Amino acid sequence: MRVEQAARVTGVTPRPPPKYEKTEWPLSIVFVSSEVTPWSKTGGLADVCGSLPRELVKRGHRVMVVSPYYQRGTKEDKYFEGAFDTCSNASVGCFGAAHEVGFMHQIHDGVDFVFVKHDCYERPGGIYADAMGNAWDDNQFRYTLLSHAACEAPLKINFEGKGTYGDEVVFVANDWHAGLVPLVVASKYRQYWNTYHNARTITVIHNILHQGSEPATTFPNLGIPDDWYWCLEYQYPEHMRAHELDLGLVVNILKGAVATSDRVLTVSEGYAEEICTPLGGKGLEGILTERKHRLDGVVNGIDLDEWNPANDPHCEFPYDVSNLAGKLMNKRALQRELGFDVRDDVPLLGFIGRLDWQKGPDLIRDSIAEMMNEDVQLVMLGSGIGELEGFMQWAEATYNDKFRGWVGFNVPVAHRITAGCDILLMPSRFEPCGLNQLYAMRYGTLPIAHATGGLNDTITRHNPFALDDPEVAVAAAIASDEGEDGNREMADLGPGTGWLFDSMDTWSFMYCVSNACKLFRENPRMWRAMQIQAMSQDLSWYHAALKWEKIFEWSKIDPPHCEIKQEHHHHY
Ligand SMILES: Nc1ncnc2c1ncn2[C@@H]1O[C@H](COP(=O)(O)OP(=O)(O)O[C@H]2O[C@H](CO)[C@@H](O)[C@H](O)[C@H]2O)[C@@H](O)[C@H]1O
Repeated sequence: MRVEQAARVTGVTPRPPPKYEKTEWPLSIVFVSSEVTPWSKTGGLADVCGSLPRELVKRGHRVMVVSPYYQRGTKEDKYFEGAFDTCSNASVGCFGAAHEVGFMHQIHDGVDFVFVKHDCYERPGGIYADAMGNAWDDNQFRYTLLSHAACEAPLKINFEGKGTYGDEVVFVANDWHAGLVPLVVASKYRQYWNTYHNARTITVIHNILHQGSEPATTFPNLGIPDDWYWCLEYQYPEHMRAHELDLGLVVNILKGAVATSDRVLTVSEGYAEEICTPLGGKGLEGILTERKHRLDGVVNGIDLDEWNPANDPHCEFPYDVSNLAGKLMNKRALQRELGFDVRDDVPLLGFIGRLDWQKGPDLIRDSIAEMMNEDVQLVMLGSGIGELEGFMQWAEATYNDKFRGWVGFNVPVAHRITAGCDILLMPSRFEPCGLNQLYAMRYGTLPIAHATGGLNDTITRHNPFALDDPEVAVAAAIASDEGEDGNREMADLGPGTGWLFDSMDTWSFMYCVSNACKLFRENPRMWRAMQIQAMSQDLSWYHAALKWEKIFEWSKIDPPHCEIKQEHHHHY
């Protein structure tokens, strides 16, 4: 459809999309993650671990995803019903005992989803916290167990007809929950068990705020040989310590992962730079800078089947870039659902995300009076910090004709907001990649975002001068999407795909909001051109998967980062 659209606007037929080719170097890859869509999800990590592995399988790799077998008394439990017991199990040595775990298995689009079964994952409540939002006090145990179990999976599980994955795999350890994987591989398997010498480990940072830090006295729990303690040791700066005698010493699992894995990857190029700075590194900037020559950033793709305006089971009216009539119908349906006036001429703004410091909903709160002065409608979906949930309820009561606050986590509503809104707000303080702005652009919903990390990398600023000849601009925008990797310079000639504000203050934010609303009201032609540019981008996993593949290949070419005995090894 993109190709036809481009042909209609430009009068030339662009090159067809690249032909799918398989890799010449198929690898065995093991993703380890605390959450995976659709079985368990609190955020973008789950989406990435649910969709990227499928793309890698299409490229010809053998891919396993290891995650817990959660039973939480929720609707998601039923997804696990399709998993069968592999009858393999493993004994994990940590927390002063040997713990038996089982492995359940389910194949989806050729990906082996493996679920680690243990009592600690089966309890009512959230994935990381109880129903009140208090983190489970045994999370260190739960994810230590996951990481150790994941190291056993490729050796132990004999997949019917295909055998085990064996010991030459590439491990992809996502966030702190899987952060012990590189440590266990380096400190135990390679050192004492003479295996995984040809395996490689890659630490992927989706969220650097959570590092898995616990008091240093918990080190013996982790099942890591004593002489590797220094990899995990981290000392909080003085101002972050509790009292005079507090040395601020902790074991920091994410730090250990960065120190010992063969490569480090994060989810946009911009963010890879940011985490090497004091502002972005959240205390890990030192070790990340030391490893900068092995640190890369690759922007996430999205699951084009799950987020497809032309076929979205959660939305009533399908549409695509060649005909946006359905989008307007979805907007009206959303206005009706929310109890707003059904008006085409009012810009409908949306926010979807966790209500926490990272996502910046407090900037919306601080700007609310000013925003409500405009002729707009705003819907916010999210849960998190109680104070911000309270704000949403307050704003709904105060600005009842213009504001709706939907407290909760609700995937169908997220789809309807993405499809029905004109504008998506993403005032994130930091954003490693961000998926919602990608979903929004695919749905012709233009993002207003803080110019940070992946938001800065994926949103093209509105260019008012494209107005001189929007059709040429759109043609340029569409052409920019052809070829290997798009062409940012060409894209910059287009009308843009959204608005970016450079500093986290009401003035900068509202400047974009007002401009966007003005454009929406006064220049539908330009708006449409922006929608075309946004919707014409190739946001699939295809290009991202090629880049991940390169990282895997480089890791295989280099010798392991931690191979030799630690006494001889460089200390961090
Ligand atoms: N209340 C709600 N109801 C329904 N759905 C909701 C919801 N709140 C959030 N979601 C969904 O959760 C996901 C959030 O993904 P993001 O990538 O935007 O942020 P997150 O911080 O979780 O991910 C981290 O990891 C990802 C993946 O690498 C990075 O893109 C990102 O920058 C990083 O912070 C989206 O699919 C969104 O629709």
